Amino acid sequence: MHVHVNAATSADGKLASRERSQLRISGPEDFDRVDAIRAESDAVAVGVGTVLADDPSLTVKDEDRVADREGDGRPSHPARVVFDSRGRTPTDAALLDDAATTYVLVAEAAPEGRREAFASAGAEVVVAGSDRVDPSAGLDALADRGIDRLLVEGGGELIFSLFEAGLVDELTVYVGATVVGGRDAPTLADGEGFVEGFPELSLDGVERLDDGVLLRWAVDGRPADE
Ligand SMILES: NC(=O)c1ccc[n+]([C@@H]2O[C@H](COP(=O)([O-])OP(=O)(O)OC[C@H]3O[C@@H](n4cnc5c(N)ncnc54)[C@H](OP(=O)(O)O)[C@@H]3O)[C@@H](O)[C@H]2O)c1
Ligand SMILES: Nc1nc(=O)c(N)c(NC[C@H](O)[C@H](O)[C@H](O)COP(=O)(O)O)[nH]1
Repeated sequence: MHVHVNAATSADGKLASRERSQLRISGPEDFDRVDAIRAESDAVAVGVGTVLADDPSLTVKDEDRVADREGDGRPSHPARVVFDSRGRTPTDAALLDDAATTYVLVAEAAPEGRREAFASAGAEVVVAGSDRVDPSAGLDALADRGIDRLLVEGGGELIFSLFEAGLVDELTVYVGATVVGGRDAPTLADGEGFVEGFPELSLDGVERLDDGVLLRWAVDGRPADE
């Protein structure tokens, strides 16, 4: 499976303000670039923190891209994936609508009632890990369901976990022309942080988009064909 992490940060590396509500850092060109990556992906993943903050739908917005997918015999939209150990996703969340398949990755600790609520909402519940969703087991379960290209859109907790587990192949970061600040504001990679064994990246490209900069990185040590 090819795992592509994409996010937008402020010039000082924040994903959002300390209030953790949705902050539009990208401009139209960058959102369109993300839409194109979605259209090429089998699934788009976020952590439950992003669901609670942003209520994203994670669908392809450009109608021509949707038509191209359908013409190729693919589903209109990529599947949606939420990493949600205890089933905190609200049942009226946008990504639980019927626009696309949705996988809710939960841990064994998730209450049975929440699992049933997701199933009633039409989602497929996948158990991976005991107390918290185990990223490797979760991605293996998605691969078993035919997902070969996964786009991860955040947030910082999930992105750190995927780097920690050595699962990221590609990173694109749009750095927007604003400063957010705040020691408690989410950054591109939060979690516990590394003190050694820092993932190493190779710069694949730099591009001006809107009033910001797009950075493309490959993650060293990952086979090119994964
Ligand atoms: N600018 C951007 O590009 C962008 C993109 C996305 C989000 N955001 C912003 O980022 C903020 C949300 O980010 P966040 O870091 O708080 O949330 P997040 O990464 O979206 O979700 C984190 C939550 O996911 C659950 N989770 C399940 N398994 C996990 C695992 N293996 N590793 C890590 N987390 C796991 C955890 O909750 P449980 O323990 O309950 O499972 C964890 O608290 C919001 O402010 C949002 O607006 C910005
Ligand atoms: N590329 C990007 N630039 C941003 O400035 C920003 N705030 C996000 N945030 C990612 C987050 O998951 C958003 O909530 C989804 O981009 C919304 O997706 P929908 O339009 O609901 O499909 N992503």
